[in-house]
Amino acid sequence: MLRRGRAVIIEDGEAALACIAVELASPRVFDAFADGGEVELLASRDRMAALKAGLEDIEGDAVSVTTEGPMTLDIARAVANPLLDASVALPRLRLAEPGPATVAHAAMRLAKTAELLPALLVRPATATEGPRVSAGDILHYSAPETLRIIAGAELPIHDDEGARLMAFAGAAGAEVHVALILGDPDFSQPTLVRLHSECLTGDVFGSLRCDCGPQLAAAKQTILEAGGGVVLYLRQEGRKIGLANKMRAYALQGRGYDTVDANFHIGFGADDRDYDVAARMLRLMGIEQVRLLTNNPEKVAGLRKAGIGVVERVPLRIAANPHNERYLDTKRDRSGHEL
Ligand SMILES: Nc1nc2c(ncn2[C@@H]2O[C@H](COP(=O)(O)OP(=O)(O)OP(=O)(O)O)[C@@H](O)[C@H]2O)c(=O)[nH]1
Ligand SMILES: [Zn+2]
Repeated sequence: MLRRGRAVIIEDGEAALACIAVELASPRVFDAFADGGEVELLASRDRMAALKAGLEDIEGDAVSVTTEGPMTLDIARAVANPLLDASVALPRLRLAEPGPATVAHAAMRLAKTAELLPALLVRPATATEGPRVSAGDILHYSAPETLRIIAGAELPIHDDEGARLMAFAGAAGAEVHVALILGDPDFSQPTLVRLHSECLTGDVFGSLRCDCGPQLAAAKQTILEAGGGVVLYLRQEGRKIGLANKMRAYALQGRGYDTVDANFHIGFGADDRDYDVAARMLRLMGIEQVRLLTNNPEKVAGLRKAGIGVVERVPLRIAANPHNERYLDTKRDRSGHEL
């Protein structure tokens, strides 16, 4: 609903909040939603911190934003979208802990999961409005447990004519993740595994802004040279902020921000991925122990936390190019990658 630009009602006991996504609201939708009354803006904590809005007394991820006068769509858009904020004069914003905190935090989670700009227009719901979704269901929605093997098939590829691909899907509407099985691995032994997060720009178009394309190619080669293993292709585009937000991050990087600060400006954390889905996929395949091809200590920690034995971290080094030098420096200096 949120992604279709329609209102969603989030409820928790007595509290019920109607929400629409700022980035998808047209003036007509905004007017119909406000219906002559006041609306508030719910923004993410990281976004308001990037706007240096003074967050001292506020806890949690969602921040309620009001203005002296009524909230307008233009103000909401300028607060929500870092590509606009320099071009629009913002009025003085007042920030507060959101009223019904649980529904507000659930709303923020929903916007992020939907890979929208994390900014919502909200107002109390009327008694008859729907559809309704419970805050608890949003906050406890956990994709990994619902994940199942959908199908497996042979997928001859350039590197390995005997390769196989397995598809995994969970809750309705959620992404389909895949596992590429290369060579002839023995899953009862520690298996050489690469967790690759989706990167349309790097994987498909050969972008030089990152190292994803060459990393995927090197991972396949390394796995085949070792006799076999698995590449999990995780649908976590842009470290889970989604393709649209990654493109916004690239536009901000053109204005001088690094990868991490660009994410904060859009309203997300530095890296919103977790590896519970990956652990679940491995377990469904019968893999309990891995040798993990990565430079990212968070991947090792994430799999271990989810109960997979990581017996070894195998580095995956790629030569830099002039376009991705800063990206790789940021990985090393701000994200703790062992490059
Ligand atoms: N938000 C954001 N995501 C990016 C940017 N550049 C690349 N990405 C994403 O970063 C992810 C890179 O994933 P991986 O290569 O699997 O992981 P990694 O954290 O680099 O760790 P390694 O295992 O050492 O490669 C992909 O989802 C890319 O789409 C960027 O500038 N901003
Ligand atoms: Zn990439």
